[in-house]
Amino acid sequence: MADCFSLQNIFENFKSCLSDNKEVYIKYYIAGWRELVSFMNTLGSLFSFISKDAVTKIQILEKFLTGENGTHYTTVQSMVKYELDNKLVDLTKGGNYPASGCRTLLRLHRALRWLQLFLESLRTSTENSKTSVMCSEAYNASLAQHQPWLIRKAAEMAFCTLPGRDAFFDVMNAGSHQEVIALLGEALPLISEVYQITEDLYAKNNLLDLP
Ligand SMILES: CCCCCCCC/C=C\CCCCCCCC(=O)N[C@@H](COP(=O)(O)O)[C@H](O)/C=C/CCCCCCCCCCCCC
Repeated sequence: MADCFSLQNIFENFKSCLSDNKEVYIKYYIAGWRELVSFMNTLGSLFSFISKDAVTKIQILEKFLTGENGTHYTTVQSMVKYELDNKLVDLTKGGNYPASGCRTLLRLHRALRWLQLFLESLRTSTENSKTSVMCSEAYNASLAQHQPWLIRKAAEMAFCTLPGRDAFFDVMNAGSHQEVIALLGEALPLISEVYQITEDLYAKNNLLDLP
């Protein structure tokens, strides 16, 4: 799997995510996540609980996208409108729609914030920087606040086993370390834009705390 992975592919998917009028295409959003998961699958069994959860969420969204109401799931904007108009989102726990598209995408959206922080940290890191520390700091500033103690501890244990900075740069398949840093500089504004558009949409519709 590591041979197929490339930072360029992630970059291309997040680039394709944005329509001319700045809507976010779910098809490319989940393709970007699939690419990231294929990378995470090379990191060893301690990461498999994370990758399984990400795959479950990707599959839920894929099912909506290819289902009979698939046209409503073309963009994050159309999904939010469709699910809210048709009362398909549980705004509190214990409702009829525990795995709505809005709720499922919110989990990946929070993880995208982690990715944004982690990649920015990698981009500006120095030779002595530790990936485990960068990963952990990005996690604590994003996903950790939404996850219970046990998951946080398991995640922290997994982070300790991450390969070093050089190995990370190599596996990105994007050339020399300087070239990887340059590509990260191009990719990050796109990832940030996708993140911010989704964040604003969810905030406007009071969806940021979906159970
Ligand atoms: C250029 C490439 C370099 C970076 C490559 C990074 C590859 C990362 C790939 C995937 C990231 C993981 C996405 C995780 C989604 C988590 C969604 C979530 O928050 N789920 C929780 C809540 O769901 P519900 O219970 O409400 O349905 C769920 O409880 C979580 C379970 C699993 C633990 C999640 C820990 C997240 C850690 C994220 C850091 C990944 C570290 C990868 C290291 C490179």
